[in-house]
Amino acid sequence: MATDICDIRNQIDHIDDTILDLINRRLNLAKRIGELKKDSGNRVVDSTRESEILRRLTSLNKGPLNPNVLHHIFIDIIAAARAVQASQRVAYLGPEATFTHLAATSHFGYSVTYVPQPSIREIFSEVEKGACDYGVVPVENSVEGSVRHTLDLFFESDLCICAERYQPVSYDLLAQEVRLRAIKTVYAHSQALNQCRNWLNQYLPDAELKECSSSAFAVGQSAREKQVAAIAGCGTAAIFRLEAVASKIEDFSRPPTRFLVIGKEKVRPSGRDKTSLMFALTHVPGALAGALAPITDAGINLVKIESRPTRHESWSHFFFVDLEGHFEDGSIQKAIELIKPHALYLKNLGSYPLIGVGV
Ligand SMILES: O=C(O)C(=O)C[C@]1(C(=O)O)C=C[C@@H](O)C=C1
Repeated sequence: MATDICDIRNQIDHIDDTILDLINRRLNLAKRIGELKKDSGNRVVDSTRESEILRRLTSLNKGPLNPNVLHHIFIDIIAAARAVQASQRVAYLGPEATFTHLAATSHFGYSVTYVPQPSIREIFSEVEKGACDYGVVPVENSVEGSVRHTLDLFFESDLCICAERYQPVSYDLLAQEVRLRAIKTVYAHSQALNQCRNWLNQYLPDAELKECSSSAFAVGQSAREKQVAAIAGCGTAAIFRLEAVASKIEDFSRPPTRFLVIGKEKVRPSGRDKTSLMFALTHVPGALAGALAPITDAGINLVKIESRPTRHESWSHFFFVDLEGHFEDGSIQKAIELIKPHALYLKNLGSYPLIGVGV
């Protein structure tokens, strides 16, 4: 038996050596691409190429590697490749361990510098003034509030959407050690606490529950004391060097929150893309039907529509629509030209690779 394990471990060591060698060879190639990009003035991140890589590998994968794990492994390899090309700064809605932070790390990996911001407006402004290369903002069904604010800010800003990301809203119980019995106190943000009450009643009925202002504070407390646990977003254990004592401890599972990566670059077509438009219409009967008709007539899939009051006197509503396709597609360009006469204002917020929920 022991010899068997020994033998298998030798084989694993050999495979690890090969993986390490291949990763370094891959990084050296990426470095060469980085030099070429620098010479031609191109940006380091090519979201389209990244999504092509991830889609190709996902379709090649025959298991047992879980597709989500595949995604994480290659996001980190690509992130390491970006890091050898240039250092990158990413602004997100802080503090650490928010779902926005998780969305940012699952998109950019761990080889970039993350810069927490106190508000969505400040994320936009950091990227606009060039202090950060990208920003990550919540946009739909957020647990962190004020997502409508994100849509409003696109009106004022020239930034565009470079990518989207769906982040599951799920909680882990984190602590220094994995024995549930040892936990006497649990720190958590009020939202997290409220969403995990049943689980806490069942598994930690005697623990003292302490509400605090952020998950980052909660995990800080846990990192200080062995008998203290913290509730934080699923997957944050690694960020804080704590153990996940239990996973998915929320009472009801909720749909993933959608996040946007914002930046200055226009993203080229990947073959399966989404285009986000924002337009304002006068409040007259049939205005919306007229504006949407070119989309339907062109057979374009309208993925989402949402409206917001404009807060401008003569304009009544902004509409945000997500269309399947890329701005460079003839059908999308034609539809936009036909919408324009109906709109008081129209802005293309960007085209970016379409991502399935949960990837
Ligand atoms: O292909 C490129 O443009 C690269 O820079 C390489 C690479 C990669 O690691 O595969 C790294 C960063 C880009 O965002 C896309 C891909």
